Amino acid sequence: MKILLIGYGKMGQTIAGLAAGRGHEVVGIVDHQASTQRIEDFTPAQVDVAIEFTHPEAAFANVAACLRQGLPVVCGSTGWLHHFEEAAQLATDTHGALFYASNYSVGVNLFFHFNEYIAAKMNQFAAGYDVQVTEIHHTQKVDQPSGTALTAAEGILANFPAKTSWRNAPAQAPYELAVLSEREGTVVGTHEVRYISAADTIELRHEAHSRQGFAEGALLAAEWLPGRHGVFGMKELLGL
Ligand SMILES: NC(=O)C1=CN([C@@H]2O[C@H](COP(=O)(O)OP(=O)(O)OC[C@H]3O[C@@H](n4cnc5c(N)ncnc54)[C@H](O)[C@@H]3O)[C@@H](O)[C@H]2O)C=CC1
Ligand SMILES: O=C(O)C1=N[C@H](C(=O)O)C[C@H](O)C1
Repeated sequence: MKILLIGYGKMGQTIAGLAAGRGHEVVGIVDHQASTQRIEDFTPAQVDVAIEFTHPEAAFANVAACLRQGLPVVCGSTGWLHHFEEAAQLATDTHGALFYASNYSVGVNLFFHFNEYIAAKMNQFAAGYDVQVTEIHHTQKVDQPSGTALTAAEGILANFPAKTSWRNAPAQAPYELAVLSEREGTVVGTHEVRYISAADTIELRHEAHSRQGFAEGALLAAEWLPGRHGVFGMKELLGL
């Protein structure tokens, strides 16, 4: 596949490092610090798929530019979902293809699946438990809470009706789900869902050991997307 990389930071470079080994060619790099190339310089004849990992402030414009150029786009940037409906509408209007995941790791997507299952079971059986989400990331991360923590929170809110909203701080009422953020050194990404009662604690935890799992998942999505039209995520890709 011919890949256009948008964003050549920690994730862009990890993806580039894995792409050649899977038989892909990086035909362009768009990064305002690392390159002078622009998305508008590329056509569907030159690019099979664009992969976007940049910044919360940049992601929507990059996704929109890809869709207007007719380039299928796999987006991993977090912190821009207030624009997601607009992006989805543009994908429909341009008959384009947009793939978004707050986390491309297959392990994290299993964690999301188990999180929804546990929340539904806790709702069915377990009175007396409170629940909270914690995410820990490196100190360079600009958005808070992480996209992954937000997806986990949505999975709880949809299946555990005692919680009706989330707060990026300790809960101030029983119906609030605390989503706590910690920033420490070079931590790649750790997410925990913890149910606590007077009797015991139940934890679901994912700890990324490197960025390889994110990059492999983004490449899986990039291999899957070309030829499809619409808006997709890891549930469609993995059949979860
Ligand atoms: N969905 C997932 O699985 C994952 C998502 N992420 C998200 O991906 C994003 C990027 O993460 P990292 O690579 O760690 O960040 P980074 O800061 O290491 O790299 C970002 C790169 O984007 C470039 N950039 C910034 N604005 C740009 C623009 N307007 N156009 C083109 N390039 C631009 C920067 O120059 C930088 O090289 C973040 O939002 C992060 O939360 C990170 C890891 C996994
Ligand atoms: O910024 C990061 O590094 C990460 N961001 C994603 C998120 O916000 O959930 C995914 C991963 O945890 C790493």
